[in-house]
Parts: sequence; C-alpha cells; structure tokens
Amino acid sequence: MQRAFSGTGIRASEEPLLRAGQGPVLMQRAAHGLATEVARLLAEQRGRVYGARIVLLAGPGNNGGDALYAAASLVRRGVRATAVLSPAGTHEQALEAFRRAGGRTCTLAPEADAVPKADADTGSGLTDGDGNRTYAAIPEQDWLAEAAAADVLIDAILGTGAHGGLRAPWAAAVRALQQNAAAGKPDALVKSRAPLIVACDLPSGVDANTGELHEPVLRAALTVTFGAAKTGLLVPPGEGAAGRLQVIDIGLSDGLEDPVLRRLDATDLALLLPSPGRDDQKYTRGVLGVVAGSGQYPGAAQLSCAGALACGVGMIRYLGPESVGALIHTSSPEVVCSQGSVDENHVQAWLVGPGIGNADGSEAKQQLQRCRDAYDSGLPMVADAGALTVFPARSSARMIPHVILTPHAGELAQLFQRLDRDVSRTQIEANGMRYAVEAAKLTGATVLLKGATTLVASPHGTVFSQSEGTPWLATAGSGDTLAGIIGALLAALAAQTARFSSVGIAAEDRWAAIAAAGASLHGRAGVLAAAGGPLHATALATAVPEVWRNLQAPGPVI
Ligand SMILES: NC(=O)C1=CN([C@@H]2O[C@H](COP(=O)(O)OP(=O)(O)OC[C@H]3O[C@@H](n4cnc5c(N)ncnc54)[C@H](OP(=O)(O)O)[C@@H]3O)[C@@H](O)[C@H]2O)[C@@H](O)CC1
Ligand SMILES: Nc1ncnc2c1ncn2[C@@H]1O[C@H](COP(=O)(O)OP(=O)(O)O)[C@@H](O)[C@H]1O
Ligand SMILES: [K+]
Repeated sequence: MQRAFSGTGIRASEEPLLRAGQGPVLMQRAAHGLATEVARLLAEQRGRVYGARIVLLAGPGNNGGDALYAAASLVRRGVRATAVLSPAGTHEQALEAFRRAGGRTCTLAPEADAVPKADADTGSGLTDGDGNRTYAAIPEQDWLAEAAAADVLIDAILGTGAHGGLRAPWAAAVRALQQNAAAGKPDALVKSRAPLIVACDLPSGVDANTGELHEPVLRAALTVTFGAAKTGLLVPPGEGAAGRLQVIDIGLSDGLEDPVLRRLDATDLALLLPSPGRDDQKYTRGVLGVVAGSGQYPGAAQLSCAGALACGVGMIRYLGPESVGALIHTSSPEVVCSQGSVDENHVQAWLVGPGIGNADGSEAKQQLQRCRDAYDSGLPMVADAGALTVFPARSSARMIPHVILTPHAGELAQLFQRLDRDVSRTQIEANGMRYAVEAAKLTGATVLLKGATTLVASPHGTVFSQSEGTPWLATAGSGDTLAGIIGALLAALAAQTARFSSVGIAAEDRWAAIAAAGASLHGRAGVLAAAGGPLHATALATAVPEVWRNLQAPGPVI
C-alpha cells in the first residue's frame, strides 16, 4: 500500500534529523536520487546521458539546492547544464558545487514584467563557467532558447517550503516557458520535442498538503519526491500536474506519523479480493440486491448488473420495472429479476440508484421508495446517481460508513446544496480531497468522489486515492459499471474484517477500502479494455475477470 503524508508532516519528520546536523546528508541523498532518475530518463530518451542538455530552475531554498547538487553530478557525467537562479538568493554550497563542476548560470531580474530588450548591453546571453549575469528581461532571452533546446527541464523553484503560488519573477518565467511550448517552440530547427519536465520534490505551485494548483504550474512528466509521497501528489488536481511519481528514500520513515492518504496496490487487491472456498455456495458468497434502471435509462441497470457479475457475485436480485428486467435477461439471464419489495429479498448488500430517473411517474417513485427501504434495512449499500438525491439529508445525523455514496464532482456539489453548503463544482475540482472529506463528515457516509483520480473518504477520516484508470473511462455508463463492481465487493466482503486487518486496514475503514478496491479494479479494467484506444462501457465488465486473474499471486512452483 502506498502511503502519502502532508508536506507539513514530512517537514516535521525532518526536524529531529536537521537538529542533529543531518540536513546536508539528507540533501545529498535527495540530490543523488534526483540525478539518478534524470540520468535514467535521459538514457531512455536519447540512448545515453553524455552530451545531453538540461536546464534547471533553481529557487532560493533547499529545493533549488537539491537540484543544483543533482545537476553538478550530471555535469560530471558529460551533461551540459544551465541553472536559472533566483534573484532572492541561492543555496550557496550547492551553487558552488554546481559551478565547480562546470555548470552555467544566469539570474532572473527581480522585476516581474521587464520589457524585453535585444540590446547586448542589457545582459542577454548566458555566461560560461563561473560567470553569473543578470537578465533585464524575461521573455525571449537566451535562457529560454537554452530551455527550448534542452532534453530535460528541472523544476526546482519551490518545494515543501512554498507559500502559495509562484511570485515574480518566477511566475513570469514559467509563463514564458508555457507560451513557448504553446507556440510550438522549439521548432524542428532546434529539435523536434519540447524538454521533458522533471519536478524536484513536487511541481512548484502544487500545494503539498491539498493538491491545489496555484497557477502557473509546469506540468511534469516525472516528479522525483523525497522521503515519502506528499498528499498533494496523489490527489486531484495535483496528481495531474505531477506525472509519474518516483519516491526516493532519504531515511525519514522512522519519524513519519500516520499517513493522510492511502493507495491500494496490486498486492493489496490480490489479498482483499474474495475467492470462494470449498464450502461456499451462492448464498454465502454474497447476494447483491440491485435497484436500478427505468424506462428512460434501462441500460444503467444492465451495466450495473454486468459490473457486479464480472466480480463473481453469488447472485443478483434485481428489483425494478418489468421491461428493464426483461432487457437485463437478454444480456444476463443469471440475474433474478422481480418487481417485488426490498423486504421480500434476502441480500447481503444493496446497490441503488443507477438510471432510476428523475421523472415523477409512479415507476420512478417506486424505485425511489425501494432506495429508501434499502437504506432503512441497515445493510451495506452503494448509493449512486439518482439515489444520491435521497439519502444525505436523511442520514446526516449519524455515522453510516457502510453506505457508500459515489458522486462525481457535479453530483457532490448538488449534495452539498442539499446540506445547505454552497460549494460549486469548480471548487470541488480544485480541491477534491477537502470536499470529499467534508462530505463524509457531514453525511456520516463513505464518500467516493469519481474522477481521473478517485478519492474515497471514510467518515472516520481515512482517505484512499486510486488512479489506475485511463481518460477513455470518461464515457457514459462507466460509472454504472463501477457501482456494480463496488456492490459485488460489498456483498462478498462486508463481513470479512480479518481480510482487511491482514493488509493493515481497520475494521471501521473497510467500507472505504472496498470502494477503493472497486475503483482500482474499474480503472485497471478500463486500461485493459481500452488497450490505448477507445473504450465503451460494455467492454469494461468483460475486462474485469482478466484483471482479477492477473492480480492473483502466482502459486508455488512445483
Ligand atoms: N529540510 C531538509 O533538510 C531537506 C529538504 N529537502 C528539500 O528542501 C525542500 C524544502 O526546502 P525549503 O524549506 O528551503 O523550502 P523551498 O520549498 O525550497 O522554498 C523556500 C524558499 O522559497 C521562497 N518562497 C516560498 N514561497 C514562494 C512563492 N510562492 N514564490 C516565490 N518564492 C517563494 C521562500 O521565501 P519566503 O516565502 O520565506 O520569503 C524561501 O526562500 C524540499 O521540498 C526538498 O526539496 C531535501 O533536500 C531533503 C532534506
Ligand atoms: N479522465 C478520466 N480518467 C480516468 N477515469 C475517469 C476520467 N473521467 C472519468 N473517469 C471515471 O469514469 C467513471 C465515470 O463515471 P460517471 O461520470 O458516473 O459515468 P456514468 O454516470 O455515465 O456512468 C468514473 O469511475 C470516473 O472515475
Ligand atoms: K519543485
């Protein structure tokens, strides 16, 4: 399981080591890790490290220091490195090491919007060796040309010591880089591709604690982070700016407190996913009740059932309109369909809401009543789509972690409205973790917030984040399939607390872990089904069993 910590927590864990004089050692470990990862990237991209060109944006603090030491070691391997320095100062020892190794430097002018001048006297042009020259203007200066021609650009402006977004002159420098990239520079005369951006510890402008973006932010292809993953790198929208994440162990683990966030990995899934034992029969394996679909949206019921069946549920009892039941039977004859009531059906968990529609007709009213009855049964439940309008207002008074709400950002904004909280979709998209956690606290339910990174917040404060999917999953019916997957896992796993403790998850957090496992399976199925190309929701469920098989630990070799 991957664990993430707040930037503040990681800084606190460094404190005792810094007091013991270990600061320089930690920085050397960080720099070594960064240099190793950049060298690996260069070798992958160019075939070799020697002769590569890098530019580093080195801020005034230790983040810039890490990158300068890393670049010094790359220079010794034959890399041409140019450091763009802050007028506010630079980590002195690291700068000295960089210059001694043969790195080139220039310093940004303190003014934010200096007028560009072509005149050589203004200081345009890079100096070699240990020279250091101040630029009078940012746009179109030589360091930008150097950056455009570079193989890798290291963003080491701000790390965990950042307060808010980039200030002048860095904000203008980053905007100039972004404008160049948008204008298609470098062009074919220089080289065919823009430099790969590597973030040192975290992309500058990403809040390490929350993942909020303070623009402008350079989107990294790779983030090399030190000590442990920062929360902001595993939640939206920060994760989207971080690219691939590589954690470098610099020896902090003893001082790290409880993680803020967890991410299930393939090993966790292999241990958590249910598999039938010799004595099992269909009823012991978990029966899922499904209240989904309407004349308006019959397909949602089919997709939900297909998602649940793909996870090996013991049986599905479907409740809904006869016409929808008939349609389900065409694709999934194994589903037991009826128009009965919730009390007449003995199940281990309920999935309610996909496609139940919002019309006022008697059919929709009946489905909504079934949703309420399922909730009143006190059984574990997934409440999706149409059912989200029914519960939160009713359940806010007590803890109901076994009720899993599965909104996307727009649905979560509506949910907040019903709770008399004015939170917009845009606000949720800018800080998903904050609002998923708040919604879980307000409703007492487990809240799964869907997106490219899916967050699951338990009302007890535990947060999971899963990001295995592909943008091809953004297609109608994808969420219905997810709801079915989680419903099936809920029916099978709700009572199996020992399974969760074996992977270090407290019994009270198992509901959130089940939802996270479902999101992970769904994401992996999306990647497999899409195979790099388009995906339609029906193909998702089909891919789940293969994902599942691939996750099982290989048996002993005989
Ligand atoms: N501690 C350790 O031993 C280890 C630390 N490590 C590394 O150190 C990093 C943390 O280093 P750090 O504490 O020096 O902070 P850092 O992020 O470099 O920046 C602080 C400077 O930036 C400035 N500044 C702030 N906000 C700004 C803004 N919005 N726009 C512009 N400027 C802004 C701020 O000025 P101020 O706001 O205080 O006026 C100050 O001058 C960490 O991420 C990791 O890479 C590793 O080597 C492992 C060992
Ligand atoms: N850009 C993306 N990258 C990865 N997964 C995504 C992306 N956009 C959406 N998803 C996933 O696709 C699903 C969409 O769900 P939802 O919007 O409820 O669809 P529907 O209601 O049409 O079934 C969610 O599981 C979400 O996490
Ligand atoms: K950085």
